[in-house]
Amino acid sequence: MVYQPGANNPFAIPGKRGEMPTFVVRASKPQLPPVDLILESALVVALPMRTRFRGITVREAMLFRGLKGWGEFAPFPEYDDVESATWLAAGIEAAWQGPPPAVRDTVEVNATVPAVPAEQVAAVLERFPGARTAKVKVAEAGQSLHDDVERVAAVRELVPTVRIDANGAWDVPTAIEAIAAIGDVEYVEQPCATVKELAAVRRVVNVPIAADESIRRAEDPLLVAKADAADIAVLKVAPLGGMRKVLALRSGLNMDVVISSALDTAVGMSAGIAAAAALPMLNHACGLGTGALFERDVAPSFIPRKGMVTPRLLQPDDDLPLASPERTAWWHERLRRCHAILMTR
Ligand SMILES: O=C(O)CCC(=O)c1ccccc1C(=O)O
Ligand SMILES: [Mg+2]
Repeated sequence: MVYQPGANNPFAIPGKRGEMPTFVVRASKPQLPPVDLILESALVVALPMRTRFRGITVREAMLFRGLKGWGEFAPFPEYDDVESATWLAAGIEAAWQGPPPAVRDTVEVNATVPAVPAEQVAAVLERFPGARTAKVKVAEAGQSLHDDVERVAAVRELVPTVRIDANGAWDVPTAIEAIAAIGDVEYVEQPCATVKELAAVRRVVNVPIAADESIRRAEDPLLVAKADAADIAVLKVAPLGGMRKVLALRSGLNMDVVISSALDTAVGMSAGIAAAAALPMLNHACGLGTGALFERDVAPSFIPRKGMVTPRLLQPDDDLPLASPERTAWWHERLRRCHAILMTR
């Protein structure tokens, strides 16, 4: 297409007065900055984790700067390009549109406890000062129900409200047995993999069920609501394509919502916190404290005060832990492929 600066492209660079420069670019979309412009400011970081989480010991992320601030592109390495393109849309929204209007100036966050041995629970919780709610990972491959019971018991001694997340690992009978053994919790996040199984567990147990993967990785994110399969929706900005997407989805779901991170760096976290701050109703602590799981973050992490964080835009540090040239090239290529997919959406 012929590119006319200023015509209807917000990324247009004005030419000299009286001059009418036209040049050919790949078909562009009004809300999509050209890929080379994104890559111009792009950095790839590799953040070491304090504790292995979701099998991850080093979290890689690409950061780039737009007109409104920084955005993050950090789909997990095993995700395909179609799924990853949605994460890119979220990063572009943050960098070029900025956050939606906030309705509150603090957001309560939960502590996130990886599947560590019970003896390590106190040390993990120390990184979440003032948290009144903790989310505990359960059903980790290679561990037993006994490990989960012990870990949750150790957390209960230190934090009043406890929720658990099985990441879809249980079948229906195992979920029912495990929930009975673990005892009273605020809710169980994604006890089983499918919406049908969530609904089956929900009919039997009397603790609330939260859906995470069944929303963020589903063909139809509203199916959970239609199937009456959950009480609470866990919504993540990056996998769902942005802050505004999360707000729109919330209206369609008609359930209580928890905003949670996807192990975001401080840049992605800033978007998660902004989305949480923009929600009309927020009745639960949000999973936006995972910056504490990094040995270091790309900017000062959102450290909770009295369990609360405050939304802010941020600037990454100067001396970031950068990924190797090979990994950086890999992320550049991945961003190019995902950008091409967004062009067709
Ligand atoms: O919700 C939280 O407390 C933290 C976020 C979290 O658990 C998470 C982080 C990265 C990937 C998946 C998950 C998850 O909720 O399953
Ligand atoms: Mg989860």
